Amino acid sequence: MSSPIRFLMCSPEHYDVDYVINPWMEGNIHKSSQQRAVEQWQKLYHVLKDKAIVDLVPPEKGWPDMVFTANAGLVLGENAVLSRFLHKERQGEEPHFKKWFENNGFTVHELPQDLPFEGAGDALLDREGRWLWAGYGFRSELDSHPYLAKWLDIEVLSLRLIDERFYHLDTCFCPLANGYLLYYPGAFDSYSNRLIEMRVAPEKRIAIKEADAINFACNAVNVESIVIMNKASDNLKARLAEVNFQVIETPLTEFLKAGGAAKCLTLRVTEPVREEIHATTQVESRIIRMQGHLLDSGLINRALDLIVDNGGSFKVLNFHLGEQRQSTSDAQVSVSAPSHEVMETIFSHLIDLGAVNLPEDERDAKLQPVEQNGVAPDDFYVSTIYPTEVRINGEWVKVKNQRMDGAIAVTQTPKGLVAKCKILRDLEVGEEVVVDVQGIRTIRKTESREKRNAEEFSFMSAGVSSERRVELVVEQVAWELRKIRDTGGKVVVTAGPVVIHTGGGEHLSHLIREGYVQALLGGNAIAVHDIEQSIMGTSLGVDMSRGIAVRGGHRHHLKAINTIRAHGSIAKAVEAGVIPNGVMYECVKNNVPFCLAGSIRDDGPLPDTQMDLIKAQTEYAELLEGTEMILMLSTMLHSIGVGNMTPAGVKMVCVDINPAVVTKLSDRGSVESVGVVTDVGLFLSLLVQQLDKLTSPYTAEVI
Ligand SMILES: NC(=O)c1ccc[n+]([C@@H]2O[C@H](COP(=O)([O-])OP(=O)(O)OC[C@H]3O[C@@H](n4cnc5c(N)ncnc54)[C@H](O)[C@@H]3O)[C@@H](O)[C@H]2O)c1
Ligand SMILES: NC(=[NH2+])NCCC[C@H](N)C(=O)O
Repeated sequence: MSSPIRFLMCSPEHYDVDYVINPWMEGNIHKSSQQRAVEQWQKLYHVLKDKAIVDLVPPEKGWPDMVFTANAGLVLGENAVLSRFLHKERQGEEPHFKKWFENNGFTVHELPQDLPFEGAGDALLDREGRWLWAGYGFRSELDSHPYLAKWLDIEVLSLRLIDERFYHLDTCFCPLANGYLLYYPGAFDSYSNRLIEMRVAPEKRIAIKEADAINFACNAVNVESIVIMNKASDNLKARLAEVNFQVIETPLTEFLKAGGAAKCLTLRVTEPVREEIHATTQVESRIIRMQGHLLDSGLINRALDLIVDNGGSFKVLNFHLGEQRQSTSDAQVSVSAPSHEVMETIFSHLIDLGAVNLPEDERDAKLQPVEQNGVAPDDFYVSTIYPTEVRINGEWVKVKNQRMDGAIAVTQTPKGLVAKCKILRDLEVGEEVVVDVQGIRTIRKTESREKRNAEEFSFMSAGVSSERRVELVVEQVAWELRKIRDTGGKVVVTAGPVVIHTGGGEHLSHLIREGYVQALLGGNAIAVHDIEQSIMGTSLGVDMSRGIAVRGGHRHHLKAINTIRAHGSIAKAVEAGVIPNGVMYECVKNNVPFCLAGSIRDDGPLPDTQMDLIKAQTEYAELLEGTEMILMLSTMLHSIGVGNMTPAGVKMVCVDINPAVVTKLSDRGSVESVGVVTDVGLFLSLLVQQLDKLTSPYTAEVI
C-alpha cells in the first residue's frame, strides 16, 4: 500500500495583490475580493481533502503570496530544497517555509543567497519519478539545477521559459500520471520543446492552446486520474477524458489576479523516490574572460544578450572598468547552458566577440582527423571573419586564410604546425580539424569610440540622413580610394549589371582607367551588358543616351555574347577593336584582372565566364588576396559571396537600392564596413566627381 498523498496549503487569510512581480498582477493591486478568495480556496481545499491529506502552514501577515505554497520549495522523499525567491516581496516567506519543512522532518537544502529558485513552481517531477523538469528564464536560475540534481539525486531536464505570462514552469507545464504531459509549447524556446518531444512520446503529449493556457489549465493538481484546475475548454476536457483523466474545475479567478491557480496553491510533499534513478544534469557552466572597450563598443551587452537569447544564463563575476576613456575594461562572466549542445552554440558566438574561455586558456583545441576528403568531422568549429588563434600543444597558433564558414585544418609541416581556414570541400584525409569550442580565441580590435571615429574609414552613424550619408560616404570612399591608389594598395570591385543599366558603366570605366581598381569580380551579366552598351549603345535593349527601348533591342545582349564567342574571349575582341570602350575594355587595356563567375541564369555564356563554380570561387579568392577595400556595387549574389570569403580588417562598401542587402553586408562590424542605400549609378557619378575634386590641381580662390 503506497503512503497516502499529502499536500501543503496555506489559508488566504492575508492574501491580496499588494505589488506587481508578474504580468497578471498589473492593474490588480488590491482588486482581489478577500471573501471570494477565501471561498475559492476553501472549495479547492475540500476537493483535495477528498483525495489526499492536506497539511496547513500558518499564513504570515505581510506575506500575501505565501498562499502559493508551490513556491515553498521542492520535495523529493525526505529532502526539501527551500526556495530562494528572486523578488524581495516574497523573500520573507523563506524562514516560515523552512520552519515548516524542518518541523515536519525534512532535510532542508538551501541555495546560495544570490541563486534564485522558486520551488515546485519551477520544478516538477515526472509523475513516474524518472526525472525532474526544471524551468528557468524568469524566476529560477539555470545554475540552480545542478544543485537540485545533486541534493535530490535525480536527473534534471532544464526548460527555458520565454513568455513572461508563463513565468513559472507550473503555469504552462503539468506532468500527469502514466507519463502523460499537459503543456503549452508556446511558453518554451525551441530547444526546450525539442527536449520535451524527445522525452515524452507523441501520444502522451497533450499540447494545449493559448486560450486554455491563459486560464491556467496547465496549473493543475493531478491525483491519479483526477485533474483539478481553474477552467478547461470542452475540447481539452474531452482530450483528457480520452486518456482517462477526469477534470474537476474549481474557479480560482481571485488567485489568477496574482498569477496563480490550483497547482500554485498546493505543494505535494509526498514524492516517492525511485532508488534506481540517480543524479545527472546536462547543465554546463564555464567562465569566460572579455577584455577591451567592453562598454564603449557594446561588446559586453552583446555577449550577455546572446547568452540569454541562445538559451543560457550568466553571472558577471567581476568587471574592471578602464579608468580612462581610452583604457580597456576586463570582465569575467560565468556562463551556464542547459546542455553541451547549447553551450557550444553560445560559445561559438562568444568567441566571435573575442571572449576567451578561462579554463580553456590552459586547454588545447580539440582536433579530429578528416576521415573522408571534403568532409569535416562532426562538431567542427565554424570559422568567422575575425583573426583567430587555436591552442595546440600549449602554443597559440594564428589561423591563416581567415574566412567565415570554413573549418580550421591543422597540419604538421617541416616548418611546424600550420592552422588555416579551409572550405569543407578542400579538406583532405591526413589533416586534422578543430572541433568543439575550447582552445580557440578570436582577436577582436575593440577600439574606443574616439579611436574608432578617428579611424579614416569610420563612417557616420546610421542617424545621418540618407542623402547626407551618401555624400559623406562618397567623400570617405574617394579619400580612401585615392590613398590606397597612391600608396600602391589594392581595391577590388564586385559589380552587377545594374551598374550598366543605371549609367554607371562610364564611371566604373573611369575608376579602372585611373588606377583605382586592381581587380573586378562579377558574373556573366556585367560583362554582357557592358559590351552590349559598348558595341550597340544599349543596355538590356534600352538606348543609354536617349533612355528608350530600341526595336529588336532585346536581342542586343545575345548579339554581344555571340560576337565575343566568335572572337574567343573579351581580350581578343578588345584587341580586334570590336569593343571600343567600357568597363571590360578598360580592364583589358589596363591589365586589370577580372573573374566572371557563372550562374544558373546566364545567357551564352561569354567564353570568359567561369562556369565551374569551384574554380570561380578559387579565382575570386586569389583576386581578393591582399585587398584593402572592396566596393560591392548592386549585386546581392556576388557581394555576399565575396563577403563570405573575406576576413575582418578589409574595408567594405556595399551599395544597393535594397536595405536588406546593405544590412547583411554592413553587419560585419562598424569600423570596417558600411552600407549605402542608393542608386548605384548616382553613387558612382558622385564618387568620380569627388575623386576629380581630390585630384585636380589646387586653385586658391583669389578674391
Ligand atoms: N544575361 C545574363 O547572362 C544575366 C542577366 C542577369 C543576371 N545574370 C547573372 O545572375 C547573377 C545574379 O545577378 P545580379 O548580381 O545582378 O543579381 P542580384 O539579384 O544578386 O543583385 C542585384 C542587386 O541589384 C540591386 N539593385 C537593383 N537596382 C539597383 C539600383 N538602381 N541601384 C543599386 N542597386 C540596385 C538589387 O537590390 C540587388 O541586390 C549574376 O551572376 C549575373 O551575372 C546573368
Ligand atoms: N507556482 C506558481 N506559479 N506560483 C504563483 C505565484 C504568484 C505570485 N504572485 C508570484 O508572482 O510569485
